[in-house]
Amino acid sequence: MTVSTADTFILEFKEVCKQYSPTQPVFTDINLQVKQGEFFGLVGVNGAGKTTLIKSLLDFCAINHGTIRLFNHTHTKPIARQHLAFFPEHFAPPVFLTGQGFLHYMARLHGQLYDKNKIEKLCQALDLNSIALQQPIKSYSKGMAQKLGLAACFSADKKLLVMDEPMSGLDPKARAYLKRYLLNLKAQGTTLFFSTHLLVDVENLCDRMAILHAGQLRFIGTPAECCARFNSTDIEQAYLNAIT
Ligand SMILES: Nc1ncnc2c1ncn2[C@@H]1O[C@H](COP(=O)(O)OP(=O)(O)OP(=O)(O)O)[C@@H](O)[C@H]1O
Repeated sequence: MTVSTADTFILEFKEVCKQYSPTQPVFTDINLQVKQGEFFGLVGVNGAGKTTLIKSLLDFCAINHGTIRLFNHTHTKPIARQHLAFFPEHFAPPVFLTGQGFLHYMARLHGQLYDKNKIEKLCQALDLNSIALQQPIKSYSKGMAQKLGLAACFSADKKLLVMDEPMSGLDPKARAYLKRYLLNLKAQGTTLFFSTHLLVDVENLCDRMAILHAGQLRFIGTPAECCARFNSTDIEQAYLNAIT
C-alpha cells in the first residue's frame, strides 16, 4: 500500500532522537508517519528501542530532539491521547482485584460504563473464559492476564491502538483469535501501531512495517517491499538481510 500526501496522518515522528545516557542514543532522526486506518508493525532486535519509541510517543519519557504529533496535536498534550488505547509490554494488573473489578476500573478511567455484553463478547473473541472474571487476578496465568489487558484495551473503543508486543504469552489459539479480532477492527477503520517479534504476524496483519536497528529506521514499507528490498521471498530471511 502506498501512502500519498493526501492521506490523513494520525501519528507522526519527525527527526526524533532519544537518549537515556549522554553518550549513547537509543535512536536518532526517526521519521515515521502512520495514516488513519493503517496497521503498522515495528520490529527490531531486543534492545533496539521499540519500547522506548512507544514510550516517547505516549510522553512516558522525554525526547531529546524532534517532534511527535498524535491526531495533529503535540504528543505532550493530554488531548493528543484522547483517542488512543495503550497496551504495555509488561502488563501487570493489580493482583488484589478480580478481572471484572479491573475492567470496571478501566471503564471508569475512560469515563465509560461497564458493558457486560461487550465484555462477554470480548472474552469470547480473546478465548478468555468469562467465569475467570469473577476470580482474583492473582490466580490468573500469564496468558489469562494478557487476555484481560487486551480486553480492557479493546473495550475502550478507541480509534488508535498502540500496543507493545500484544501477542506475548498467548497460546497459538489465542494468538490466532487475537489476529482475527484485530483484522475485524481494521475492517472498521481502527488504526494499529504495534511492536512485535513475530514477523509472520506483521505479514498477516500489517499494511506497513518498520525495522528499527542500531538506532535508525533501516526500512519502512510493506512486508512485500521488505522482501523485495532485502532479496528474499521469506520475511524472516529478508529481516536478517536487513540487519546484517
Ligand atoms: N529507563 C531506561 N534507562 C536507561 N536505559 C534504558 C531505559 N529503558 C531502556 N533503556 C535502554 O534503551 C535501549 C532500548 O530499550 P527498549 O526497551 O526500548 O528496547 P526494545 O526494542 O523494546 O527491546 P525488547 O525487544 O527486548 O523489548 C536498551 O539498550 C535499554 O537498555
